[in-house]
Amino acid sequence: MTQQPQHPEQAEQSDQPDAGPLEPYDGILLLSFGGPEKAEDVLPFLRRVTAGRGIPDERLEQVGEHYYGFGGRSPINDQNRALIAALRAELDRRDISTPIIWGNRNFTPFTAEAFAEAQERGMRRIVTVLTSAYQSYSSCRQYREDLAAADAEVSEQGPAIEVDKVRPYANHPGFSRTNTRLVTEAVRGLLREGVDPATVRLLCVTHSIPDAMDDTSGPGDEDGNAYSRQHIQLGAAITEEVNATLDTDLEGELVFCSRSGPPTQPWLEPDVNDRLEELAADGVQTVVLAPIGFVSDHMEVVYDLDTEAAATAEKLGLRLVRVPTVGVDPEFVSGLVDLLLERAAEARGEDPVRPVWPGRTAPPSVCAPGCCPNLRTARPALCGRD
Ligand SMILES: CC1=C(CCC(=O)O)c2cc3nc(cc4[nH]c(cc5[nH]c(cc1n2)c(C)c5CCC(=O)O)c(CCC(=O)O)c4C)C(CCC(=O)O)=C3C
Ligand SMILES: [Fe+2]
Repeated sequence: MTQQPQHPEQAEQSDQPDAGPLEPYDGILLLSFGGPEKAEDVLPFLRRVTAGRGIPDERLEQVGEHYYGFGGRSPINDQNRALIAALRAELDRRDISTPIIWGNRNFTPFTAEAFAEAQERGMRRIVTVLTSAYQSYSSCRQYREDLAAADAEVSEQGPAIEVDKVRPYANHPGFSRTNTRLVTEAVRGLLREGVDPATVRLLCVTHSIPDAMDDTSGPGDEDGNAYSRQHIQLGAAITEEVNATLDTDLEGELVFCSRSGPPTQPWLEPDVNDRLEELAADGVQTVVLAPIGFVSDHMEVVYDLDTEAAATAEKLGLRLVRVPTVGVDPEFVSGLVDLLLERAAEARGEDPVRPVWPGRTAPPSVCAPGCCPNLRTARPALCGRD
C-alpha cells in the first residue's frame, strides 16, 4: 500500500469508487443518535425522539431539565465530531482515503442529509458504523430502519446508494478489551491508594430498555434477550479479567440507568440508584461504575450517572469511581477500522478472520430476517436478509 492519502477535495471530484483496502466501499457513514446543541433545540429534539412512544409528559419535562442544566447542549455531537476526526487519522495512518460522512437519528445532520451528501459526492456503496455496540431494536434495528427511510427519500432525487453495516461490536476486542483496560486501570488506582478490595464492588451499567424489547432482541433463532446477554457476558469477562490481572476477588454485576416509559411497563432492572442503596446497606464502601453500554460520555452518562447516581452515592456516603467510556481511545478507534476492513473483505466475497472476545461467535454482519423486531409497526430496514 504505497498510495498516498488523497486530499478530500480530490476524493470529492472523483466519481469512481476509491480503489483501496475498503473496496467496494467509497464512503463510510458514522450513524448516531444525535442531541440538541442549544436550549431552543431541546423540545423539538425530545418530541422527535419520543414521537408516538408513550413516554409520559412528566418524564419528558424531567429529561428536558437534564439538558437545560447543561445549557441545552448535549455533548454527543461534539463527541461524534471527535470520533470522526480520530477515525480519519487512523484511516490516514493506514493509507485508506475513503471519506467519512455523518448522520443522526434525531438531530441534524439527519440520516437523510447524510445520504444526500453521499449522492452529491458521487458515492455508490457505503459502509455504516453505529455508535452503539449491542443488539436490540433501539440500538440496532431502528438505525437500520433510519437507513431504509433515508434511502427511500434520496433515491427519488438521484442514483441509489447501496448500504452495508459492520457487525454489532460488543464482543469485538477493540470495544471489549478497551473497556476491560479502562476498568482495570480504575481498580488499580484504588489499590494503589491502599483501598481494601473487600470493600469495593464493580458495577457495569447500561441503558435500560423495556423487558419486551430485550425479550425479542437478537436474530430470533435463539432465546432472545441478546441485549442483556451481551452485556452480562462482557461484564462477567471484564470482572474475571480485572481479578486475574490485579489478583483481586471483586464481585461484578450489571445494572441499568435511564429508564423511561410508563411505570406500568416493565424495564430491565435493577436501576443503578436502587442498587447503590442496597450495596451501601451491605457495607460496600466504594463502587467502580463502568458504563459499558455507551461509547461516549453523552447525556445518559453526564446526567444519569455523573449527576444523579453520583448524588445517590454521596447521600449514602459511598465513593463512586466512574470509569471512562471508550470515546476516542486509540484501541477502540483502531478496532472500528478493523471492523470496516473486515466488512469490506466480506463484501468482496472473502472469508476474513472475525476476532471475538468474549465468547466464540461474532454476530453476523447482515442481520437475520426479523432480527430485533419493532414491536409496534414493521418498517422496512436495510443491512438485513429481510
Ligand atoms: C438502548 C438505548 C441506547 C444506547 C444505544 C444507542 O446509543 O442508540 C440509547 C441511547 C441514547 N438515548 C438518548 C436519549 C434519549 N433516549 C430516550 C428514550 C429511550 N432510549 C431507549 C434506549 C436507548 N437509548 C429507549 C428504549 C427509550 C424509550 C423511548 C424509545 O423507545 O425510543 C429519550 C426520551 C426521553 C427519555 O425517556 O429519556 C432520550 C432523550 C441519547 C442521547 C444522549 C444525549 O443527548 O447526549 C442516546 C445516545
Ligand atoms: Fe435513549
